[in-house]
Amino acid sequence: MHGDARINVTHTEVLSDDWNRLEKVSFDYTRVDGATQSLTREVYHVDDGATALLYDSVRRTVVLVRQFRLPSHLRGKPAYLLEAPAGLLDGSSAEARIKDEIEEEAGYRVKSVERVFEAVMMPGSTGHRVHFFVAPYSPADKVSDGGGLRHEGEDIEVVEMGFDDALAMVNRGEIVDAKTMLLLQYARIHLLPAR
Ligand SMILES: Nc1nc2c(ncn2[C@@H]2O[C@H](COP(=O)(O)OP(=O)(O)O[C@H]3O[C@H](CO)[C@@H](O)[C@H](O)[C@@H]3O)[C@@H](O)[C@H]2O)c(=O)[nH]1
Ligand SMILES: [Mg+2]
Repeated sequence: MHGDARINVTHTEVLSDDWNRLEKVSFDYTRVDGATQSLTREVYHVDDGATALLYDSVRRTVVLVRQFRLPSHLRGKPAYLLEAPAGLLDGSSAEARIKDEIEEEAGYRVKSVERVFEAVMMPGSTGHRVHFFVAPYSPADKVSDGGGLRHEGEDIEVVEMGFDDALAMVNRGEIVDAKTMLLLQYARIHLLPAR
């Protein structure tokens, strides 16, 4: 927090400044017992983002998107991840951005989105915050194939599936993206309870 008397930033080194900025920050930290420690931490400055779960409470379906994720590939993990549509804000409001992402990635033009919560995803490494939404949809809202922006390298498969099937994929470890897991569990509690 800026203005926190226990924190005194002494030096900031920019390690990389390309797509995002990676900094090495040195700071003096006053512990709860009053002692001071000099620490350094790397911080990755990533634009905030927005994500939404498209759900149809009549047919009990959701719409997810599957896309290649290089970091998972480099870890030798499954890399074609099934996720809720999401995007970086890039100067827009979260509401406007997520409506556009839903259309670009999933091909649905939804009438409304409901904000449900905000979360930091890797608090030790980045302050990147994700704004979470849920959005009712029906087949009539489909306006295109979706698929993302080819000129930005996006190659997105739209996957409509039963809500219970999506939760079963979470339980089997086949859906591992945290934002998607949070949204599916939110939906189980608040939107589509077990019957
Ligand atoms: N040139 C270049 N382009 C990049 C780079 N990293 C990402 N991009 C481009 O930036 C766009 C990112 O796509 P979005 O739909 O805006 O975001 P996302 O990757 O789906 O999701 C992001 O936000 C989510 C919610 O905050 C996050 O959950 C997710 O991890 C990611 O940061 C894509 O067109 C991608 O090609 C890079 O290093 N270089
Ligand atoms: Mg995206």
